[in-house]
Amino acid sequence: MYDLRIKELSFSYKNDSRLILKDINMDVKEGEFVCLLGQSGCGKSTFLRLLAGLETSTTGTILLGDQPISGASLSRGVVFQDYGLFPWMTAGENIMLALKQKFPNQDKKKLKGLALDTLKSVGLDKSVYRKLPKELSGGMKQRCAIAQAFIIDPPILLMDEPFGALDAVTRARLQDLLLKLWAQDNQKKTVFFVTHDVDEALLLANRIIVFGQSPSNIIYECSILPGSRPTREAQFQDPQILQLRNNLIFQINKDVVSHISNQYV
Ligand SMILES: Nc1ncnc2c1ncn2[C@@H]1O[C@H](COP(=O)(O)OP(=O)(O)OP(=O)(O)O)[C@@H](O)[C@H]1O
Repeated sequence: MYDLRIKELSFSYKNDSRLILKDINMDVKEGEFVCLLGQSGCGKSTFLRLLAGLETSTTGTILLGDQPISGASLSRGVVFQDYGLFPWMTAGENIMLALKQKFPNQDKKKLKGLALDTLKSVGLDKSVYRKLPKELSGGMKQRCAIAQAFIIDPPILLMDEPFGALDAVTRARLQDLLLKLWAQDNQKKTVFFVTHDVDEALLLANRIIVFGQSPSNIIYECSILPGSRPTREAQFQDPQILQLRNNLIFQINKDVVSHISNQYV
């Protein structure tokens, strides 16, 4: 089971006594698509790093099933805004690296076939296999990073503003691709997706969580039932979604205002 239980999680970086996250409690069921919103610097990436096992909680626990998370694991794939591809390796070599980790005893030819199939599944031509990341556009690099994450097939996918640097059209395409890949899986992955964009969160999430700041805690949370998820076309016409959008913007704005006024007292 890949249910996640986060209990009384607090965190400070070792070189800094400031508390970044304070008393976070969250239960996430296997297969949920959770979007995390919050002001810059409130600790969203830090939270993902804790889920990835790249940092250890100062107090509190993160349980995956009934096991505490300790260290990185193939059960948790990570996609960052900067694509996470090694620049000195071709796109294909980057994907092969992930594949070799997942299938250490598998024949290289078979793995290459799998890598090419995966490139195709994210809409990339096989010629991309031999290209270096610097020869690819931002959208192509992000497709490779998504391919890399999905090929390992982790039950939990952690995505930190993966589409933040892309233009609107490429971003929309990749949002659709991500939803398609997520939905095609019988055993849906649990996704944690950090974004600054309320509309992106509304389009992708089953559940949206807003982090406040200094130290960060959950200040607002809402669910979007599977049948109520907006389509891209109807997103700005559905009264329920517009109401939710308003609430989210209101909560984020309230947090900004309280933070600004605290700075000047
Ligand atoms: N390695 C580190 N050591 C010390 N402090 C850090 C470290 N990494 C991040 N921080 C601090 O932790 C706080 C939260 O940073 P984090 O990157 O998690 O926020 P964020 O919400 O993801 O921000 P953004 O939306 O701008 O990416 C910030 O004050 C940041 O300066």
